[in-house]
Amino acid sequence: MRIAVIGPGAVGGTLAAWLALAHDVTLCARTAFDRLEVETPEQALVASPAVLTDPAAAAPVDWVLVTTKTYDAAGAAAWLAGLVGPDTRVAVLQNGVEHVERFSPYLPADRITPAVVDIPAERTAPGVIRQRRMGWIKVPAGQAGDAFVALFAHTPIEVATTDDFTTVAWSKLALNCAGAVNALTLKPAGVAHRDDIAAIMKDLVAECVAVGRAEGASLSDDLPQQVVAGYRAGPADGINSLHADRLAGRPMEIDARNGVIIRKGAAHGIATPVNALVVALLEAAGR
Ligand SMILES: NC(=O)C1=CN([C@@H]2O[C@H](COP(=O)(O)OP(=O)(O)OC[C@H]3O[C@@H](n4cnc5c(N)ncnc54)[C@H](OP(=O)(O)O)[C@@H]3O)[C@@H](O)[C@H]2O)C=CC1
Ligand SMILES: CC(C)(CO)C(=O)C(=O)O
Repeated sequence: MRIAVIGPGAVGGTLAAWLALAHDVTLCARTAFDRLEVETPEQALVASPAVLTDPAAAAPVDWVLVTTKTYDAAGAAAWLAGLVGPDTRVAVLQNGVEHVERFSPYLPADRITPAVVDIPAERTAPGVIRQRRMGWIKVPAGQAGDAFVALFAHTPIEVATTDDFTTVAWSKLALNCAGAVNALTLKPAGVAHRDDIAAIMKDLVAECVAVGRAEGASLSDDLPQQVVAGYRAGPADGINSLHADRLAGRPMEIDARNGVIIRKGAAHGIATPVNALVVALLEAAGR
């Protein structure tokens, strides 16, 4: 298969290195680099796929994987005119719950495959990435979902379809909304071992659960406890991607990961004061 990855950063670079073992991969990058070096939990992957930096040089492929940050959607979309032919499918692999809405201005919604990714990865330089855990990706059940899963058949990454994408996406958002605390405190995952920080994380997640349920997700009552337990069980030095953005002085996905809980909460008449507090603090800190 011919696959183009728009945004070969931590997630995109990791997936591109795995996909390049079996497919013809092109990287659509903002910052040029020569080769991908990904330290995975199983092996070191080195690949030298074609790297384009000019959307005018893009040609149609079978699959486009969009792995930019949510706030770079407009820049990512500039690649689509060249990459998308009549049979091209486009997967959006980003955090949050608004994958399809975000790219609907640029593509018919039925061409978009939203994907929830749980693959912790950190980029130390352009093309140089550490994949912390093999992780998983989930896409909605259906023809496009099956075709997406097949792309990864040769990899150890758990890629599967789900009949309840809404629940999968909101469950992942529950994990991500708590990660705002790491970006605020500039402390890696281990800060969740503090009971006062764990309590804030649980409050963030509890609001996410209330709004997610109103949006149709099936979320268990103990999700806040599960999220904190997950942070505590993982590597204490893990840096989530929101935290990585703040450390690097980049914009942050605050709106896609916490702001969305406030916005959708307001639409359902659900109060989300803890997420509002965190969004205000991070927005102020990030400027
Ligand atoms: N990192 C993680 O562990 C995880 C991240 N996610 C989610 O995955 C998504 C991607 O995150 P992550 O991989 O961390 O992000 P990164 O910041 O590591 O990578 C994003 C990449 O997009 C590139 N980019 C930005 N604009 C353009 C453009 N116009 N054209 C081409 N490339 C562009 C950036 O280029 P440049 O090199 O110039 O910055 C960068 O390489 C996010 O939604 C995140 O929340 C989900 C699960 C885990
Ligand atoms: C929670 C985590 C680390 C795992 O996939 C993530 O989604 C991120 O860093 O954005």
